[in-house]
Amino acid sequence: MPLLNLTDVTVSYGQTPVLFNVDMAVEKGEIACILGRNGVGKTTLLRSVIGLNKVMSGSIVFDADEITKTPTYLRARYGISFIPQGREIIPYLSVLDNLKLGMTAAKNKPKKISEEIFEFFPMLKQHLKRQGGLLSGGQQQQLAIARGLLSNPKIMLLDEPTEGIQPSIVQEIEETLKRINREKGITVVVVEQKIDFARQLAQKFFIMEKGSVVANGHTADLTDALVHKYLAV
Ligand SMILES: Nc1ncnc2c1ncn2[C@@H]1O[C@H](COP(=O)(O)OP(=O)(O)OP(=O)(O)O)[C@@H](O)[C@H]1O
Repeated sequence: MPLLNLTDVTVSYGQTPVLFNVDMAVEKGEIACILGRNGVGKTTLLRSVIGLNKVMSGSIVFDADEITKTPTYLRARYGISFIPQGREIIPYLSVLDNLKLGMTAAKNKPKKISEEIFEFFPMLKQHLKRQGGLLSGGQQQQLAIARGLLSNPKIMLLDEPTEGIQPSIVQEIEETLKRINREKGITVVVVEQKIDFARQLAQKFFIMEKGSVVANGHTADLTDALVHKYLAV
C-alpha cells in the first residue's frame, strides 16, 4: 500500500475548481517530484495533503489512515511535514526558537533538539542565536527543512525549496534531502521548477497541467519530449 494515496481529489477556491480528479500514489521511502508550469495547482495539491485546502471530493489516505477531513495539526502528528514556498521563517525569532516551533508539531514532543539536526545542517549550529530573518535565503531554506524535520515526519512535502537560491546551496540542499531520505527513511515529495534538480533528486515524477496529473513515471523516463510538451515556457 502506498504511504500517501490521493484518489480522485478535487479542490476548489470558492466556486472555482483548481484540482480535478487527481490520483497520486507515493510509496514509502521514495523521493517524488511534482512538476508543472506556473498556476497548474502544485501548491494547492501540497496544501490539500497537509489540510490547508479543503478537499471537495475524493480521498487522501496516509499510512493506512483516511485523513481527507483530518485537521492540519493532527496530520502533522501523523507524520506529514510541510515546508512551504517562501520558507515562512519567523524573522524576529532566533534560529533556535524557529527550530523549536518544529518540535511543537511532533506527536511525542521531544524535550530538546537532537544533535542529529546539526549533522544534517551544520551551518545552523553557528547561528542559533541569530534572528531567523537575518539568514540568507539559502540558510533560511535549510532552517525551514530542519524545522520540518523536527516534527519527526514520515513524509516531507517541500514547495519549491530551490526558488531564488544560489547554485552551491541548491546542490547542498539536494544532498541533504537525499541523506535524510536514505538515513532516516523519510519519504520526500518536492514541487520543483528546476528540471535538472528534480531529475537528480527524485526517482519518480508527476507532471500537472490545468489541475490534473497528466503524466507520471520514473524520472529516467522523464523525456525531453515530455519536458517540452508540459514544462517548457
Ligand atoms: N487563495 C486562492 N484563491 C483563489 N485562487 C487561488 C488561490 N491560490 C491559488 N489560486 C489559483 O489556483 C490555481 C493554482 O494555483 P497554485 O498556486 O496551486 O499553482 P502552482 O502550480 O503551485 O503555481 P506556482 O508554480 O506559480 O506556484 C491558480 O490559477 C491560482 O491563481
